[in-house]
Amino acid sequence: MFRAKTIVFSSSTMASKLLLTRLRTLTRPSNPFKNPNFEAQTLIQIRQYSDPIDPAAPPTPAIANFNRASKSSLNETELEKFSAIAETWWDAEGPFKPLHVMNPTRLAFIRSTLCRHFGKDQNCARPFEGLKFVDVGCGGGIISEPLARMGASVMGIDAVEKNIKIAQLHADLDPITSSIDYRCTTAEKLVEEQRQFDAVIALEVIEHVANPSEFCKSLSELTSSSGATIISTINRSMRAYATTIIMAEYVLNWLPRGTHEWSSFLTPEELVLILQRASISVEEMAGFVYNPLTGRWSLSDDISVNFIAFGRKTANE
Ligand SMILES: C[S@@+](CC[C@H](N)C(=O)[O-])C[C@H]1O[C@@H](n2cnc3c(N)ncnc32)[C@H](O)[C@@H]1O
Ligand SMILES: [Mg+2]
Repeated sequence: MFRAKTIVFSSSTMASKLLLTRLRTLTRPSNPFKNPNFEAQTLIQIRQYSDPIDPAAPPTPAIANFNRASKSSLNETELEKFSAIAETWWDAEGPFKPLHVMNPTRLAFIRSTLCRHFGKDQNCARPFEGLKFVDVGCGGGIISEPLARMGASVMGIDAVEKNIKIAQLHADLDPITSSIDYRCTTAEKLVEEQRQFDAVIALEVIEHVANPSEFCKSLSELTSSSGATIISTINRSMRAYATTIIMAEYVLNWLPRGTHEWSSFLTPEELVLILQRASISVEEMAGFVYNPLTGRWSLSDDISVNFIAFGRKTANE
């Protein structure tokens, strides 16, 4: 059985914690775990930082960098990129191929963490029956649909109207997925409507929003008091620059050039801190690693490029 590796942030100052984490990220081997039967157990359990964050304290430089002026999550330049390729969402060989290929791995993490959080049987066909999920930045619905098949009552939202139309058309092909409630809106608008969900899921979205800190606050407000939040994104590391931009956009042409801005990526420690300030405590984190020989993705403790975090709402929200 796969054994989880644990990163413990225990040193007294925030700076040394970040440095320690960065050193570990840089020196981590690409994928030390080869177990194909990996069951998406906890890979990295991030213990709570020993010193609680004072909400009145000035933000650390890393966080300040992401408190961009806008309260809206909308970044028009980013949205135009997605609008231009909206018709290709369900083309498994098109620009969203990496997300399609990653899907089983992403779902393994979601299924495992949420089943444990909600005390559901992982082996059951519809473990999420009775739970309300929102898929924020759902695109064409490639995560919303499997979540609905696993029994969740799903709302899928996206800021791009064309994405929502494609998602709805595709979902209508199957009576189970046709129950998904797709809307062209934003997380902050749902907050204004005082909506709450058992699970709030935003995969590969935070690197495209105008203000990640405000976005996380909205995700937190959408999460019910006993709920969970799941976010996946790309680490702002040199490896991510080499693989997700140089290789994926310029060498392999997997993604249209300009899809990602390296400076918009967040490191795992930044994401943890932003979420902590938004009253979400990150408890599990895993990396996704790509094996070019098999063309498959798997879960790993290597969070140096693609990673996913599971957090629970903390009591003070
Ligand atoms: C890389 S795609 C990810 C799609 C989907 N979550 C997945 O992983 O399969 C990012 C999506 O986020 C949407 N998006 C970007 N900014 C958004 C915002 N502020 N609010 C809602 N959706 C947004 C884009 O339109 C796009 O569909
Ligand atoms: Mg992206």
